[in-house]
Parts: sequence; C-alpha cells; structure tokens
Amino acid sequence: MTVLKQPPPSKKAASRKPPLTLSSPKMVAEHTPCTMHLSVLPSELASKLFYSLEESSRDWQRNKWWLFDRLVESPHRTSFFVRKTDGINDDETWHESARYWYNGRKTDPPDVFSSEMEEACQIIERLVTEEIRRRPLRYPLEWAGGDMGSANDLLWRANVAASNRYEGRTDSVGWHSDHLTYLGPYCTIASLSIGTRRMFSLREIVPSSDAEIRSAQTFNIPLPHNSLVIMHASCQERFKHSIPPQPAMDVYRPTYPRFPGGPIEPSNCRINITFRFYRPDFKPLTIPQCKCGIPTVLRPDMKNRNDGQKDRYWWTCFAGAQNNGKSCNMWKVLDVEAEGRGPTVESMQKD
Ligand SMILES: O=C(O)CCC(=O)C(=O)O
Ligand SMILES: [Fe+2]
Repeated sequence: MTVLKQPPPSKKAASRKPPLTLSSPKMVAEHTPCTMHLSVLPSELASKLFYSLEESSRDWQRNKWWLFDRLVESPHRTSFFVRKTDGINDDETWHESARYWYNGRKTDPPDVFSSEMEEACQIIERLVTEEIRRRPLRYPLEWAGGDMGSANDLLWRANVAASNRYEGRTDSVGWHSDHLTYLGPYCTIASLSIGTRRMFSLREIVPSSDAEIRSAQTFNIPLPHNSLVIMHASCQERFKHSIPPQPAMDVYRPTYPRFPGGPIEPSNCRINITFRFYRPDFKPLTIPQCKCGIPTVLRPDMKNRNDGQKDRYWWTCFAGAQNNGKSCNMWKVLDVEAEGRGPTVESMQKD
C-alpha cells in the first residue's frame, strides 16, 4: 500500500488585487511615487511641439536587441536628444551615452533640443523643483550636487531627453524600469505626453520578504495631451512601468492648426518626452566595463530592496542585447564611496 504524504507546506503568495485606475492627480500621489500634472504647457506651445515632433518622429528608429537567440524590435519608435545650453550641458561626453539608449548600437551624434523642447523644458524644470521641495523624504543616494548652471535655485535640471512615438492603439512599451547607468540611484524623470491619450501603467515589485503578506497591484493612469508625470525618487527602484496596447483609443484634435488658417489635423499618435538629468558623477568615462569591453548597465536589486537604507545596485554586462545574445555575465555591486560618486544626500549629511 502506498501512503500518500502531504506535500510540504509551500510558501503562499498573497492574493492578487485587481488593477486600479488612477484618474486624478490626488489618486496618483496617494498610490505611487509619481505626481501627475495636467495642462502643464501653454496650449499653443503644446500644439506646436506636437506638430513638430509628430513630423520628425515618422522616421525615428525602432530599437532592436537580442533576447536569448532572437533579434526583437521595439513596438514603438524612439529618439534621443541632448541639451546644448547653460554651461553644465555643453559637455560632449554625454553624446556617448546616446549609443546606450539604442541598446549599444553606434549612432550619429544625437539631435539637440529644438526651441519648443527648450521652452517646455524650462517650464518643467520649475515644476519638478517645486514638487521635489514638497516631498517629505529625500533618500541617502539621491544626487545632492549644487551645480545647476546659471539657474541655481533649481533642484533638478534636464540635460538629455528620450522621446517615444506611439502610433495607433498597438504601439506600446513593455514592463520595465529605466536603466540607472547615467541617472544614478533615486533619480527623478519627468515625462511629458502630447497627442492622443494613452494609458500609463505602474506595478510595484514586491520585495521577496513581503511576498507572503502582500501582492502587487497594477495602477493605470490615463495620460491626456499636455500632461506630465514625474517619476520621483524610488519609482525606478520600486515600480515597473509600461504603455500597454489597448483595445480602443481616442483621436486627438490639436487646439491650433499646424499653420495659421490651416485645417486642424486629427491624429492617433502619442509622443512622449522623458526629460532626464544625467548625473555628473555617472559620466560615460566612469562607467565600469565588462569583459566584452563595453560599458555595463546599472540596475537596482528590486526584489531585495530596503527602501532607501541598504539598497543594492548591480553593474551588469549589457553585451547580450547586441552581441547575438552572447554576454560575459559579469556583475558587480555598485559601491558609491569606493567609486568616488556623489555628492549624495547621505555624503552631505556626513560632512
Ligand atoms: O511613453 C511613456 O510614457 C513611457 C516611456 C518610457 O517608459 C521610457 O522612455 O523609458
Ligand atoms: Fe521607462
């Protein structure tokens, strides 16, 4: 007779919560490390920006990378811009970082901000600074350098921007958190949406230590034309984000015509500009290289995080994305002090 033994008790996962739509700035701030801001630019500037980027983005690239033994292509078009103003930003070594926006492919020097992007950026820098001042908590590894060029009452400046074009309802971007290679830990990213409304989804990565007591919830934020989402410090460490394909969508009707007296041209396109601050202490020449001889990428250890206090980050080989899927598998823990990075909030408090 066979005695059927009960299987050993397995670790129980906490039950799943249904997705929640966050339809107001108040709800976004309550549930996520983000803030949402509506009608951020004067509406004429938002229309101009839409028309100019809608046209230039028609031939932006689709990113390509190796996933195991398969070459895959991103389901949206993308482009990378550097800012050329103000002393802090005229450093051309940042051009090197553009290659890594395109998964390590050699690219021509990136475009510089257009006059409309520059105007939008200045408005957004003020808004981001106000929001950072309002936040109750600053994390130990956040950037605390004071050198913000001529505008030194700002706490955050953008020196690059990555832009995406989503056409129709099926262009999308999958779940990810942004590489921190040049942004450093606890970065702030300001993401402007223009054109048709799309859903932006966020989902927390629950640390292994909490997996039995709580489960992740997906938050869906509808982003209309001329809205800004600020992904504040800890968003890339705690949450993944995506723009999912959707079953239906609105058509966007710009408020102003492309040319005075011209027709209003409806569009099914959303353009997103993510304004980013690439930190001077994470410049391309300071990024560790792996055995394949190319710069590594910096990722947070999301599963074992400790909310600002003892978080770990890995420098990992990135060659696999381009090198027919072959990687040297190198990884190394980020050591802020030994690598001479900073000043950070923590290092300023010690002084
Ligand atoms: O289109 C968006 O809002 C998100 C884009 C994004 O996640 C990225 O550029 O890393
Ligand atoms: Fe992203």
